[in-house]
Amino acid sequence: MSDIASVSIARPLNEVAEEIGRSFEEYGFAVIRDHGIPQELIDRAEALSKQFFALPAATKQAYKIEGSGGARGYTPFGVERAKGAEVHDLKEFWHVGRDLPQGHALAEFMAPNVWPDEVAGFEEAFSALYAAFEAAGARVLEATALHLGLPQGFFAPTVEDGNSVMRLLHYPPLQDKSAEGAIRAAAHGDINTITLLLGAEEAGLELLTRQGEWLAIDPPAGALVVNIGDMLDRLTNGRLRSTTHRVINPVGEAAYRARYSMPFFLHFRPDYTIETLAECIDPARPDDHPEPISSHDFLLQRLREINLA
Ligand SMILES: O=C(O)CCC(=O)C(=O)O
Ligand SMILES: [Fe+2]
Repeated sequence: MSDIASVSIARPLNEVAEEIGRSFEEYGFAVIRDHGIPQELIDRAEALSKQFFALPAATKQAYKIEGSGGARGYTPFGVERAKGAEVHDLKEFWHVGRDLPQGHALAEFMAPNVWPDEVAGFEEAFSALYAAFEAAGARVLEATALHLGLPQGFFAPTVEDGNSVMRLLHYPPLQDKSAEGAIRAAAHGDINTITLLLGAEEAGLELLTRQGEWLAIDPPAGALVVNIGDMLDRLTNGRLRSTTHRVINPVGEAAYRARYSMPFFLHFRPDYTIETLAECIDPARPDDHPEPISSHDFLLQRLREINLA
């Protein structure tokens, strides 16, 4: 690969924060190993995701929730379109969000989850995976805070009860050779704070470097690929980069395999105000976004741009 960092976060964070942070500054991406999400849970979740997407189209369609922006349940092929893209992505997906107790102050921002009756163990596995992603994300954010010169716990209250969403993705295998190298997910930046991705060891994920070249991301099995989203890019005044990325149909044999991946879009809490960090403003980097914006308003702006709200 390149010099995208590949770091074990089982190590003391003060020893790894620089390497992770530098990779976020240069590439907007880092590979994170020893992240604490049990491999058994990852394997189980992947098997359940395959079971769900193998259901008949009409069965899956029953879990599409009209008017919800796809925030929960099923989104079929042909809906999501990257900002500015002409065609739809070649993917279907399922979203799991945060289940808040009834009457919670942030309940208006987070609809209850739905679960497919047809797949036994789905709710249990994906509830556990959501929690495990969240814990791994918290540790990555601790390292990020140290890198930025902030207290290690800086981000904890900013993401508490955040509107984080786990996406189970299915890109079907190609039908014929003409589509080798075609786009599964068009070039885009993620909207949220950070994204933690499982399943990227199946080829196809690429990031756009500062030099304008597509670089394949090729993590070891079971590792997390973590990238910076637009919200953290904005908070850090572009010091941590939200990098354009895409998923292409690989060329050769891999193109005829389906891709199943699972990104966890970790979000700030909806009422967190994104206001440029003083630590990220200096004469060489004047404040690009002097207008603070709530995390929820920022999300709505972006969802409209990708056809999901
Ligand atoms: O499928 C993947 O590996 C990445 C998907 C992605 O970038 C996204 O859903 O935002
Ligand atoms: Fe993405």
